[in-house]
Amino acid sequence: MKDIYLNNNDLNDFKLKLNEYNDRLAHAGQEYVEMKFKISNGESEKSEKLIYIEKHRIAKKEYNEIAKTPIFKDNFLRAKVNFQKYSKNDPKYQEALEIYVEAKRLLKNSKLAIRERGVSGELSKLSNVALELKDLTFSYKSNSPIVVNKVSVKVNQGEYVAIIGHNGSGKSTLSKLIIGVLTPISGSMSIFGNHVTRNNLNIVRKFLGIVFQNPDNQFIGSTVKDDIAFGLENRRIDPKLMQEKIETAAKKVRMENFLDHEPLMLSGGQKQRVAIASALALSPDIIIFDEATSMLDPKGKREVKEIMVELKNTREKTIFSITHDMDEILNADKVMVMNNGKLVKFGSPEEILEDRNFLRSIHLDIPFIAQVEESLEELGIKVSHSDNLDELVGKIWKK
Ligand SMILES: Nc1ncnc2c1ncn2[C@@H]1O[C@H](COP(=O)(O)OP(=O)(O)OP(=O)(O)O)[C@@H](O)[C@H]1O
Repeated sequence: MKDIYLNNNDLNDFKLKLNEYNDRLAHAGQEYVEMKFKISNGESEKSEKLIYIEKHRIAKKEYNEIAKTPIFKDNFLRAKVNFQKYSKNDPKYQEALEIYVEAKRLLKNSKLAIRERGVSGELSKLSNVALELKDLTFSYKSNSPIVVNKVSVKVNQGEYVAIIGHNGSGKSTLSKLIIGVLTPISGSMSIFGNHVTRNNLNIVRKFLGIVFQNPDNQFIGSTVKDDIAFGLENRRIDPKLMQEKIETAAKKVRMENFLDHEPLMLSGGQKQRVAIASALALSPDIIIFDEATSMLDPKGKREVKEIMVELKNTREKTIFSITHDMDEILNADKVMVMNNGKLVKFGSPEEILEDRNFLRSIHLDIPFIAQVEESLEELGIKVSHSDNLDELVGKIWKK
């Protein structure tokens, strides 16, 4: 019976449509303002104004038609009538109740989406697959080489994925495609089951956060607090909720005592932790670390890696870490190996490290621990794969 009622898919479609038509309306408004400006400067004829007024009128009418759709109200009324048919003892009562509660939730959320004009609404997760790429392909210019070549991969919610590959193999380009800074020339991408298009990018993007390589290029605020607040303000988060969100995010990276400090006075590791807090404050489900530790000193690297492992252990976030630090792959659930724009291997660290000669053939180092394991094996001492040095030493002691 549930099939005949609306569900999260319909709500997502509605939000995306609202968002698309709101963008068109905003665009028409912008064009109208630009035209008025040109007319006042004598660059356009007054009569042209009418064309833009008409365009704006049509865009507004189309937006209102979408926003006024009665489908969620009708769905709710149907579910209500159906629910009222059953008494508590009826075997169909429970299912009808669930449908009624769900229809009420969908109606409430559809109203909220209209109020926010589809822009600040969140999409529902339609699947446990955090990211699915199908044949994603990209080149920087139409006649320049393909730098991301038919990449297909499926990553589940809560996984920690290390992306490795030699310089120029396409790792950063891939991350820019995922966050929507670049547009693929072919292939497709879904985030939690939501197919990403040019039109819905700004709403799907809310699932994503990114931390870049250079800690100095990521600051906008004059204090740590202002900096974390910046993204929240951009999302028009209720100011009453802001302080709590800032403190929670700062605590997660152990920077809660630095909220009034000037970001530029912090160490590299601390700056990166603030950048992580700024990303976390927006509650993204997926975080991309784009070589986030590569510019830090050993202490800073250690601090940031600790936070990344802590985040992994909560399993609340899906994490992608683009890295040159081969030791980091031992912390990952899965490893993507890029070579010349292609995803040449995808698997657990153990699977990836099985074929060491292959890794060497594409100019990748073997993690230090794996090198020690390899040398021990040559001496006839076989130890199973270890995630860190302490674990390895423990195993050697037992031999
Ligand atoms: N803005 C750009 N315009 C043109 N080509 C680019 C641009 N950025 C990167 N490339 C090219 O795209 C290819 C992939 O680069 P990308 O930065 O994605 O690789 P990467 O694996 O992240 O490298 P690195 O480890 O050095 O950061 C390279 O050949 C690079 O020269």
